[in-house]
Amino acid sequence: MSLVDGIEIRASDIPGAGNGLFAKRTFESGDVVLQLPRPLVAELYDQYREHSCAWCFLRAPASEMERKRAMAFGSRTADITVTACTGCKITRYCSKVCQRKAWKSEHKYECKVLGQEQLNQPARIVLKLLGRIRAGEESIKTIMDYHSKQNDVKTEDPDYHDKLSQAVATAWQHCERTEDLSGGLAMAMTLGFNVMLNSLNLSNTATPSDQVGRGFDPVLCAANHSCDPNSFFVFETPRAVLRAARKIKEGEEVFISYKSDTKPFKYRQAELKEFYFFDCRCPKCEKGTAPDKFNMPSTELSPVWCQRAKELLHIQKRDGVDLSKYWVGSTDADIRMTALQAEAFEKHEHGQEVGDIEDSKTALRICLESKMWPLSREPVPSILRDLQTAYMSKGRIYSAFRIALKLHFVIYTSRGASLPGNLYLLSSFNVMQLAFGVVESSDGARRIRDMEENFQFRLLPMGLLMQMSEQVPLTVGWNSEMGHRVQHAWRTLLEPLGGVPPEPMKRQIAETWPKMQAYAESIDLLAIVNNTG
Ligand SMILES: C[S@@+](CC[C@H](N)C(=O)[O-])C[C@H]1O[C@@H](n2cnc3c(N)ncnc32)[C@H](O)[C@@H]1O
Repeated sequence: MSLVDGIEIRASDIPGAGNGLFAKRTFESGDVVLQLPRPLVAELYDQYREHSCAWCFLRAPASEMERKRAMAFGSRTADITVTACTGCKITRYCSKVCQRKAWKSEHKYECKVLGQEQLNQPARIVLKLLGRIRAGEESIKTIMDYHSKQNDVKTEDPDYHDKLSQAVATAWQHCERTEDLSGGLAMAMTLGFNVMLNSLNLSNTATPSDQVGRGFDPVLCAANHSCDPNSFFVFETPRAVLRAARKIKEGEEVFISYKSDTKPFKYRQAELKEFYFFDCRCPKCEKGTAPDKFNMPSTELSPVWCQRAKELLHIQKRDGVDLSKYWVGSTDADIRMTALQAEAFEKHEHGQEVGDIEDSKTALRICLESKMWPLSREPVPSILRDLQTAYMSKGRIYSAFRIALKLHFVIYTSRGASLPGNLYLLSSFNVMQLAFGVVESSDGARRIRDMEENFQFRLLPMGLLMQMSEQVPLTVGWNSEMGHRVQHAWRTLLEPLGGVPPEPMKRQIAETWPKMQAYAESIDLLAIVNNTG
């Protein structure tokens, strides 16, 4: 079902940003602002083509272990298998229904070519679009109305410009040409660049790090970016939905976040420039560095850390590190904080790149031992997410669980309404899973006994589940992967109790919740990374 009545496209409130999306009525937090059955263009990334349906994007388990995991979650993907089209033998579908829809809409324009040539994702997108234009699909031409960033890309990232131009040229070379393609190769270039530079990453809400594809829709992608967005985008294979993250008044512009919205000002600016080729002028960025608060003014940095910062600055200058992304201010004290901020981010990012958590631990130590970083200030939350994943994969479930508690009950809770509801839901689910992991771990009984001195650990999964059942309708809806997972957990946990949480249990949960929050506050993150707690 399409739901686009509540919004309109007109000139943005952001100077120089072109058009934007505006609310035609008031939306309350959690309301669906816009819903599309599928974005106008949706294309899998190459590495997902083997196991995913090219139409609905559901991903089949790639191994027996993944299938068992999906079953344990109650995921609808557990029973899915994908079968290759008999024509190209490449593109896969999960059902005849998906295959038929795809054929009619797009696959007939590419099937023959894909059977003979390996085309990359941008080339496949353009080939499909040219076919759809030839078939007279008017809506495709609206892509041409987008402000083209082709020249900006050429100046700022010539390599990317060349790669993209090459992909478009390949698609052009392989497409069947008729007079409907009167704009020639230049028109194909505009199509390709406009889609690639204005599209959104598509990832299922239950597995946000799995970015399965890229989607573009002229209505959805009219939404401009804000570093303090009032809506969030969810992709529910293959529905594309915008939900209000807080109340949006009639006439107000609807913003989403394209990239990080919690990183410091200069960092956000640099990222948006690098990936989307624009200088962000959202209301938060117009305030400059003002919202990037440290725990204390930069002049309060302790003498030990002042010395460390001076040494770092020396090394950074020697190595030609570009500090502009981490800029705090121009006083001596601010420059020292810039050096520390640069080291924390660069160490963490290097750790991500090479898969070494020691770098992330060093980054966390800089932030926490200097006492300057609030836990909610980046890079702390990103570091904690990575450490949690790393500990999970090393089987250090209890450490991962405690980091998850800190993220959920302290960091995310402190963000209040500025945290998109789908992320909070995901975090609730994550804590619940890890709590089960602790129960099953070899030293689980001892750990639980210790925790139960502070709060009733056994009530944690049920309390989270009750919260999630309220959050699902306001974030991803029940007919979604996450919705299915929560329903499954609800059935599993509550069937033995008669299907609903008993009243005395609800009271106990209400009593233990503040104690659990206090426990999460008391978790010593440095002790976890230093293996002393
Ligand atoms: C996906 S499009 C959004 C719709 C676009 N404004 C239009 O007129 O079609 C993304 C482009 O909008 C502009 N834009 C979006 N958010 C912006 C922001 N916060 N500050 C400045 N420009 C922005 C940039 O030109 C960016 O490349």
